[in-house]
Amino acid sequence: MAQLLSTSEIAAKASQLPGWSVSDRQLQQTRQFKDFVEAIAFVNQLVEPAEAAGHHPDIEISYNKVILSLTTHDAGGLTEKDFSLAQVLDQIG
Ligand SMILES: C[C@H](O)[C@H](O)[C@H]1CNC2=NC(N)=NC(=O)C2=N1
Repeated sequence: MAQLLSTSEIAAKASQLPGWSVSDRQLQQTRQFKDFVEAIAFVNQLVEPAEAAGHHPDIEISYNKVILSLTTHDAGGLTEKDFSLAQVLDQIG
């Protein structure tokens, strides 16, 4: 199982991911799109990298707004898997 990161490790890694915030043991990013169709098109683009990583974001969709949350459910907090996938997802859209 992936190792939980320390508070200092989280802060250091988060500083390298300006588009994400850390709250309540998860990484979070909000994206805004033109409309619902574009929001869903973006969500569909997440499938392949998430499946390839074997790691999946929690996704909240509200019309044209998509909130991505990353945490390692198996470990109960943030691990390297979350930061790695966040970097990959930043390449999308
Ligand atoms: C068996 C376990 O559910 C799988 O290894 C994966 C699936 N995707 C996952 N995604 C996230 N975010 N956390 C997990 O712990 C996780 N586990």
